[in-house]
Amino acid sequence: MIEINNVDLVYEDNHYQVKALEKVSLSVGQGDSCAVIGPSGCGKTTLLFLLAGLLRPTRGQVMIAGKELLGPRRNTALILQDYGLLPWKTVWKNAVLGLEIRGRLSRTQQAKVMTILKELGLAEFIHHYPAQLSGGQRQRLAIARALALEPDLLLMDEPLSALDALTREKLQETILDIWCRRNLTMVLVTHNIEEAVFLGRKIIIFSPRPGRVIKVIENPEAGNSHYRHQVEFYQTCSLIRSLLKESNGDRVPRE
Ligand SMILES: Nc1ncnc2c1ncn2[C@@H]1O[C@H](COP(=O)(O)OP(=O)(O)OP(=O)(O)O)[C@@H](O)[C@H]1O
Repeated sequence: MIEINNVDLVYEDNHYQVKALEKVSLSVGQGDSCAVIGPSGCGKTTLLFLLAGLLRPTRGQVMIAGKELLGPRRNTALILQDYGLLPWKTVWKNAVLGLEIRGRLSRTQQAKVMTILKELGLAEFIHHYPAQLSGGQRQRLAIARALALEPDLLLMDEPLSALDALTREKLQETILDIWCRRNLTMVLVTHNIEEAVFLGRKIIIFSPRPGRVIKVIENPEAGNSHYRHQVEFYQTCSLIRSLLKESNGDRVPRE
């Protein structure tokens, strides 16, 4: 589904040049999930923007579904850190916004959106405004709006970072459930090691800027809702913690 080949991304104008990504290559299969983790400023959001077609690589190539990506594609949904909800629109209007923009809000589509809102526990709030929702509900609304577009690729930038620990765990389970049932390909950027291990079948670890892939961890148990309580879960978290510390130049005690 996703192939990134030897990509560099340099931000530049007349006054500055910032190399955000260097020689990044990775692949994510159709229907798979991938978590990207790395220190602040290492280029994780930049990578999502490349996958969304909002940025073009300075060097190298991004392929999605077998084609080189030259701009945004219809079947990719992107959820940003601040959720991107419009405060003056109700929950319903926010949920159908993408469909309205595309002129695709038929009765069938409306019924589908209602089903998604029900699944995400938002059906009784459709006349509320974002300010009247909790952080977790706002996040679920952002997910509902993305799913309304029936994407085959879901990109999420730190989707749960603003939430308390328990709400965060619940929503991780919701995301897992959505991913399992919809055959979506999912790429999630996070700072949180446990979240990466719970949600990413593949975990990509980035170096400090310019972001390079320092390790790809295959994590086949992700997707199992009991994984959090298994020994392998803690072992994988501990491995990632060591790799992040090492790449940051910290000394890691050998076990
Ligand atoms: N539009 C831009 N112009 C210039 N530099 C930019 C631009 N956007 C990002 N950068 C720089 O590129 C680097 C990577 O930024 P990016 O936002 O991708 O990192 P990140 O890993 O997502 O960070 P964080 O984890 O803090 O959200 C940073 O040094 C940032 O300052």
